[in-house]
Amino acid sequence: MSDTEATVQVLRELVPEELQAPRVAIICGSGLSGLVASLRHSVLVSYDKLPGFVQSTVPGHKSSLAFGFMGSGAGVPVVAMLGRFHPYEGHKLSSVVYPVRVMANMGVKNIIITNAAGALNPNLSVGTIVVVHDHIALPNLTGMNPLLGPQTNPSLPRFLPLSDAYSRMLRKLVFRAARDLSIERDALAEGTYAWVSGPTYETPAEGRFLRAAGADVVGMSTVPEVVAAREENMNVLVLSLVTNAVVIPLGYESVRDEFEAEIAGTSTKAVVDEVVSHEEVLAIGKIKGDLMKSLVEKILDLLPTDV
Ligand SMILES: O=P(O)(O)O[C@@H]1C[C@H](O)[C@@H](CO)O1
Ligand SMILES: Nc1nc2[nH]cnc2c(=O)[nH]1
Repeated sequence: MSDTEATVQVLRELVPEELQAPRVAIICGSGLSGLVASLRHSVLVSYDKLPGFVQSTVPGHKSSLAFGFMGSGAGVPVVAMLGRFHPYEGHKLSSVVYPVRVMANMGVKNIIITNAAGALNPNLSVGTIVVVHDHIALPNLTGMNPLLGPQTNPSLPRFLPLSDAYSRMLRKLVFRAARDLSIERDALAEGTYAWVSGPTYETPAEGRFLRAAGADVVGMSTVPEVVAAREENMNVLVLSLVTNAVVIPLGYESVRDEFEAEIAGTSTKAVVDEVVSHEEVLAIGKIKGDLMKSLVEKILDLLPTDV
């Protein structure tokens, strides 16, 4: 029996039969566990009961799986991760993606991955939900790829294409859901997510570098889960909530102008002194969580029955 099968067997003992076949997995990003507040008939399973699961150590992340029905009518059976694992916590990449493999083993075919992210694109304002259509993953390209090493399942592809990683069908559904909910157009955007390891936030120069490379938002999670989910042949949707702007203007670093202006008694240009914090990230999650929740519920309502 594989490791994931052993974990699924434990879940089958802890979760009632009607909840054992979730159609959709949801990963709740920083401060976004409220996404699944409307789960019905819900059952929580703490990660410490599940072999292979580690603990989430980040504020705003709990350490439980939630099973239940979500959406209108009878609802859709879902399993949600209330808290994810990040490599910067010291978790191995194989541990980071282990829950995705367990959920795939349970038969889940669709995954909605959410995260909190910083905006690199100056047109994105705080609170915007970005429907991710591509990613740039420097760690993946330079030796921190969750698929490095022996194949976990030889029936899965060794060389995984990622040009189609983000399901067009699910992305389109987001915009249909937004229209049905009369969500204003500017509340949603599309973009490319840059994955960095963290836990440091970006320097201005790093922000400029990632923006110049074509990224719209940046975060410290998600991509390993996307890669594993694609290897497991799931349909992937990623929603990034913009919680802060990454400071990237060029030129504010110079203190010479500032010094010389002080000596001359003239004014200087404004110094950019915004500093991002995780508390701010969580606060925006709280403010915009309801919008994200309504959107996810509507997406579930609209999900075709054959996927
Ligand atoms: O788990 P996500 O990607 O939502 O969390 C983001 C990235 C860091 O873990 C944290 C930084 O504030 O928020
Ligand atoms: N890397 C990174 N992750 C984030 N998560 C939320 N905001 C940010 C940010 O500005 N940078």
